[in-house]
Amino acid sequence: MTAATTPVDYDLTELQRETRMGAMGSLNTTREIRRIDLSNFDARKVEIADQLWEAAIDVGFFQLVNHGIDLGEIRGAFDMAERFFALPESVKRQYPLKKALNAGWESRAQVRPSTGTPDQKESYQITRPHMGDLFPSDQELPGFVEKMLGFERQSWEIAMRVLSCFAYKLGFDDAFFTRAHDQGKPSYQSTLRLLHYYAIPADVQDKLDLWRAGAHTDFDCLTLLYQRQGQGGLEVCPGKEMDAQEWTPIPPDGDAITCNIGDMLMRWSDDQLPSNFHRVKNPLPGEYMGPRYSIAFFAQANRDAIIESPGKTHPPITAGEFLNQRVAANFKAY
Ligand SMILES: O=C(O)CCC(=O)C(=O)O
Ligand SMILES: [Fe+2]
Repeated sequence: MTAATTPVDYDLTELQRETRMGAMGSLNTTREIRRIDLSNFDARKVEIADQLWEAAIDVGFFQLVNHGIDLGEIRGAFDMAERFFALPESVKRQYPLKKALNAGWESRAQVRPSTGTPDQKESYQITRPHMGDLFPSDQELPGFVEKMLGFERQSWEIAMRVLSCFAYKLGFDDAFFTRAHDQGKPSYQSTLRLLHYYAIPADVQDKLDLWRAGAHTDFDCLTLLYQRQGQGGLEVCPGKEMDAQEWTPIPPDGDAITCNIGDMLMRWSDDQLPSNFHRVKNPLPGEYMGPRYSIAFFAQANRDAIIESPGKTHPPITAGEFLNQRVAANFKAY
């Protein structure tokens, strides 16, 4: 576990950017969140790659439709996630987050550099090689492990398709990122994250100064985000417009998978593909105050993959070391 002892280096440019993004800002509803149709992928790959690239360099967030994951599968994963979070706290506490390994359960432990306050959520991370005894037992939650590992695999497949398009556009061979996210290796560190943002209690609905998720960029290459209809709050601010701090909502659509580029791919692409700020705001008075559930798949290159861009914009760094630095700056001791 050498990576876990790497000294923390707060000079990462990604972190410096993040500390400036905690303000409320204003609303901009004119940006287009493009929808990319993945149907007939093999035959349409070049066209799809062009569309993904355009959407990624413009707003940085886009949505995948006809992605091939059955909607029933997605609903099933959400049902399981809700059942997990409904377990008594004493059960969930048996599976505490191992933060250097992105595995396990935490509640209100993630403090974003942008806000300095804990996100109002609980989350459960699944990172294949590190689950050990971190899965709930079959008595506590029948079928959970099988369902979630199956969903993780399906998400990985979609992520690898999208990344093969970016590899093609960047001049790498098509399987470049698939090799860097190899599920068969112990250095695999892509993560499926189940998220539950707490319902807002009636007595605090008029003083909502905390964030469900403070403004941040993701640490990975690519994020797939599943949202539930009616449970909004996600907002994005494109990096090139950071100073204006104008935020655009991405309303949930059960049919679509929302995607964004993360910091690893930004580095790997010599900053051509922007990793954009996003956040989850609390509901405003009069809006739905119930819980919000979402599921994210973070395609994070294997620990031993070296992030080295063709143009040498950033010094080379292993994906393991990169992730450790970001995690260390994000979680209070656990
Ligand atoms: O729950 C969401 O909509 C966003 C989650 C997110 O941005 C994250 O966990 O990195
Ligand atoms: Fe995120």
